[in-house]
Amino acid sequence: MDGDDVIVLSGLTKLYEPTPRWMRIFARSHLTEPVKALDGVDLTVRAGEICAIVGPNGAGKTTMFRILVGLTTSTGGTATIMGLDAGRDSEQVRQVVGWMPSEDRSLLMRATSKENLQLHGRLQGMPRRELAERIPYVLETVNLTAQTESVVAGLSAGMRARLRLARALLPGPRALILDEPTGAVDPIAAHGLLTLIMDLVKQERLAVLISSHRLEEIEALQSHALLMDRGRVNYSGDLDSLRREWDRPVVEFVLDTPAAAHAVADNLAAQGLEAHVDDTSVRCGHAGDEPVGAVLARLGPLAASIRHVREHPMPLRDLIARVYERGTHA
Ligand SMILES: Nc1ncnc2c1ncn2[C@@H]1O[C@H](COP(=O)(O)OP(=O)(O)OP(=O)(O)O)[C@@H](O)[C@H]1O
Repeated sequence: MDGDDVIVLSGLTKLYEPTPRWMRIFARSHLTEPVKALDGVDLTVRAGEICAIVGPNGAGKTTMFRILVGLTTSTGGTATIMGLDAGRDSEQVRQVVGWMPSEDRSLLMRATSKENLQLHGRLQGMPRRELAERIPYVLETVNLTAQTESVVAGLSAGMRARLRLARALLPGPRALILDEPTGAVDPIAAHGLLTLIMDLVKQERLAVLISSHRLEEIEALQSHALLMDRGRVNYSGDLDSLRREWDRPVVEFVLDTPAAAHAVADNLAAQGLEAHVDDTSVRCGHAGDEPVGAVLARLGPLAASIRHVREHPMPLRDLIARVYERGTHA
């Protein structure tokens, strides 16, 4: 283990066992088959690093987070934070990790921001004096000083998200675990929240695990990415490497008339290339394997009618879909 390694998962596995028969009448939802929510996940997040966990519903993101914050235990492998075992040393782990759950349900709506932080701090066993010092500090960090005495029910979704972040920062953590932090927040407030998180990572060298269904946010974070599906890791690495390996830029040809665009598209299609016409432009996918010049050469005399050529990187959504497609086939 490197001195800078903060969160380390090694072969992390979680099997939810079927509900025993006798209990099924009492359990509102019960399992009849075992479910492997995590299947041998390896991951290291270092100080000052953000790792985005991406995956469809049921990929295992929340289970991983719940293991790390001691809300459930693993059935195989290990999960450590600052060298502390998330299961065995859960008391100490709570002092070094800040957890931001995905919903507001954990906030007391009729209490003020300050009262919410006081209650949470006391439940975490923080001494009163330390709490009295930390609360103004964390509220200032998330720009909520003016809302210290405001009742939570009257705060906007963005402010509530920042209050949940303040709560996660209360123990002065080395690692932050953020489960869909921008879920119910509008895009402008979400951008503000992510900027705040990125600043914190830089200033305090926090190690951050974050899950989000908004791929444009993950791209903005410039983070390490872990793509998961049904408990397994499909890709682990930075987004630039993901692009280098999987990007197939789309080439756009702009012509003078729709008729000319159709002529170019028909020609490309006849050569087995995907081509879509939109008014006077033609988008040609899967041309990234060969240089644009080679595609132009294929068009022969038709190339003379092209006004502009633009290259568009693949949207992250499509890039990730390619990785999942490969995972499914594998
Ligand atoms: N307490 C539980 N008991 C039984 N099975 C569970 C439990 N919690 C989760 N699972 C199952 O484990 C798998 C992983 O679920 P998990 O909630 O970790 O995924 P997720 O990636 O967070 O999904 P989402 O994006 O929907 O929150 C799913 O098949 C889910 O049904």
